[in-house]
Amino acid sequence: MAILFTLSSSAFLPPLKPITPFSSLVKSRTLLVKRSIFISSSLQQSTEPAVSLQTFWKWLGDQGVVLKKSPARPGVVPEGLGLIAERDIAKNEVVLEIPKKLWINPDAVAASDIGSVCSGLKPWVSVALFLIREKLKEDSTWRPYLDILPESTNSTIYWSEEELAELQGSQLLRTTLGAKEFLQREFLKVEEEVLVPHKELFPSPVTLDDFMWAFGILRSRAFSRLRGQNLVLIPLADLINHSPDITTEDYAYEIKGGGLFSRDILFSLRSPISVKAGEQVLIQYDLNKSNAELALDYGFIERKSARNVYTLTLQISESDPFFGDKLDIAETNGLGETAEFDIVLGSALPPAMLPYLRLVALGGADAFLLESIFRNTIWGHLEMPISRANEELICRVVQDACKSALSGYHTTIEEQQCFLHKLYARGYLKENPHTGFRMKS
Ligand SMILES: C[S@@+](CC[C@H](N)C(=O)[O-])C[C@H]1O[C@@H](n2cnc3c(N)ncnc32)[C@H](O)[C@@H]1O
Repeated sequence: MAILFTLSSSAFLPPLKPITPFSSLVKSRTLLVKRSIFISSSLQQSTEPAVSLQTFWKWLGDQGVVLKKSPARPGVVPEGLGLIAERDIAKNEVVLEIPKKLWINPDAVAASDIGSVCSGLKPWVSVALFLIREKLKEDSTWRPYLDILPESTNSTIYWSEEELAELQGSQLLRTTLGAKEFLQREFLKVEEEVLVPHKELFPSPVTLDDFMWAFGILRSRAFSRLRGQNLVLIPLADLINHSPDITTEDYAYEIKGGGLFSRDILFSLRSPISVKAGEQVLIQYDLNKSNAELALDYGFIERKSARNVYTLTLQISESDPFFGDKLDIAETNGLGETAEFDIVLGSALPPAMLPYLRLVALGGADAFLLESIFRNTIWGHLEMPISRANEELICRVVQDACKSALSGYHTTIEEQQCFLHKLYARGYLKENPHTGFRMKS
């Protein structure tokens, strides 16, 4: 019986969900600890934020996107940049509308100079190359937007080795290292297939750092799950920050219009709650992401314990003499050779976890249950203990796996809490009016 403790692979790519950041390099660690936490730091704009913002706002005005009466405009906020209400905004009121001509998505790439060489690429890779190329071009028409994008985000993929050492033992560390390796592989591939053969289109050398920058931008700011759109960057809309207190993801944004004249298509963002003039307009990014996913995608985490998920990966070993029967039973019940279960402290175990564990451990005197005559009823049996031997085996294996996983940590929970308290006592943490505590730079 093999028990693997790994992070779910869905923690990085493809599902690029709604998003948006922007930061500049100020090598200051920020730590918000009340409603959300910046776990690392270094937000930095490529130019002075206020100047860049003004240029960006004017650029949007020139495109006819924003008007004097726009309900919200960009501003500097504790989370970097954000959208600030110019007047009171009602719940569900439209805050901004961005026409398709300003969306950066695979269609925009296809219509660009690099479209012909990007057609076979994964959508996110093509958009990443587009962003990098425009960023390296002095005279890019996207310059005002590019200048408000951060040089890096707080995502753990940008953490230094010393910072990553703080994550020792955690699944987040494994996912982060996995994501970095994945990015390296993707970069080598794109270098060989696109960048080197088409140097005329990419005159300035594109580096792995550039590629990681673009990945972080997309990961933290691209919207997905929109009608017909798998991945789209929407300038201005991507300035909206996340609030842990907003508990609905519904209707915050949608695509309007379309039909015959696709130029009329708009991305429309509504405020999910009423907002007073001068306050930030905020949305809920994703109710289903764990803190590890939030940390990897956006560089912050929440204090809600429901976000603290440990993903237990279980597997039916190929060397198991009953491998075929077990796999058949697992597949009949919507599972497979490996199965991942998200465990949340204080919540019930995922319903299929114990039956799957019992199935994986099944053998000896209990093996008769694997016979085909029990095929339709076995799952019902597995929902209750099968035998003392089977139950003891799963307890022992899970205990051993937990001990082994915990031994990876170099500090105890108490030591970590003590560390945070010391930071607070020494004044390194200060209260943030919007999102909690933030570490002083
Ligand atoms: C979609 S962007 C929003 C705009 C971004 N604040 C900026 O300066 O460009 C998402 C990023 O904003 C920051 N952010 C958004 N909501 C946050 C929150 N509640 N706490 C901390 N950081 C947040 C994170 O850096 C995240 O990666």
